[in-house]
Amino acid sequence: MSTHVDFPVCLRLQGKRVLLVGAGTIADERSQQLVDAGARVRVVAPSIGATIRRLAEEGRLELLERAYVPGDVRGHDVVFVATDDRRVSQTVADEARALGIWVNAADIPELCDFTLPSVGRRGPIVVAVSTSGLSPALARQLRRRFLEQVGPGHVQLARLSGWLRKRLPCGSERMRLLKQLVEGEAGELLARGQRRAAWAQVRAALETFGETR
Ligand SMILES: C[C@@]1(CC(=O)O)C2=NC(=C\c3[nH]c(c(CCC(=O)O)c3CC(=O)O)Cc3[nH]c(c(CC(=O)O)c3CCC(=O)O)/C=C3\N/C(=C\2)[C@@H](CCC(=O)O)[C@]3(C)CC(=O)O)/[C@H]1CCC(=O)O
Ligand SMILES: NC(=O)c1ccc[n+]([C@@H]2O[C@H](COP(=O)([O-])OP(=O)(O)OC[C@H]3O[C@@H](n4cnc5c(N)ncnc54)[C@H](O)[C@@H]3O)[C@@H](O)[C@H]2O)c1
Repeated sequence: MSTHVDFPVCLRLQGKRVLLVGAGTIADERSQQLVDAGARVRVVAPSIGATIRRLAEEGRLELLERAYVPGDVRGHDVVFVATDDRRVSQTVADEARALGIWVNAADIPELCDFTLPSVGRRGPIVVAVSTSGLSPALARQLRRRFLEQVGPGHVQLARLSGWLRKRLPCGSERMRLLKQLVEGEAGELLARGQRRAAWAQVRAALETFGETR
């Protein structure tokens, strides 16, 4: 029984060059997520799914409507391959690795430098579950269950915290205030939908901010 665990990260893909090889069901889903993350996406495939077609028409990704040719991986930061031909996936992964480019091959763990967790999103909050390759179906089921725990109050709390961290000088007092925001009464009030009362708490905390510095 393997004891390995996959190491989770959240990639900042804004402006990064991403190659997607294949444009079927799986690649179609990936394309929207990659574009949403701000990546500069290029897709190479002879047969094109509806989402990729639309994104290409909107000018949000570049589409090369042909089979993969050697050298296509060049110049990219990350490569995703999701074709129905194992030999193509193997070629793409070999070429990417030879150039030191990280690759994910859908459903082929031995060709992956990184695997993809099951992901759900509410605003800026991302829930991701990995089973280190043991049970993608379980990852999906748990992700759905965990996402149900994330309510509109959590999204407001995350946004409010982001707003405050931009405006307040960093340091121990800001840290204390932001921790208190989540763990204290304001967080609970937001979770219950009592926005006015929550804001009153935040305003009171802000009035005393800076006094102990
Ligand atoms: C989470 C998700 C993310 C995504 O792809 O976006 C994802 N697979 C999903 C679904 C799914 N995939 C499979 C089933 C059938 C039931 C089952 O097998 O459980 C279902 C469930 C379904 O379809 O309902 C079959 C399957 N998958 C892999 C193999 C190969 C092998 O095991 O050897 C086989 C057997 C192929 C065969 O038998 O031929 C391998 C991988 N699949 C991974 C990710 C990586 C590990 C993730 C982890 O650590 O948990 C990894 C290692 C590589 C990678 O692809 O990155 C996505 C859920 C999206 C969502 O949330 O909706
Ligand atoms: N991880 C997951 O969740 C998951 C789930 C289902 C399937 N899969 C796997 O992902 C892979 C893709 O599945 P799918 O449903 O998207 O397949 P699909 O049949 O819908 O699409 C295949 C795509 O590969 C492209 N393609 C074929 N030959 C190519 C070449 N030489 N160069 C470039 N593109 C080429 C086709 O044009 C098409 O766009 C399969 O191996 C499947 O087993 C993964």
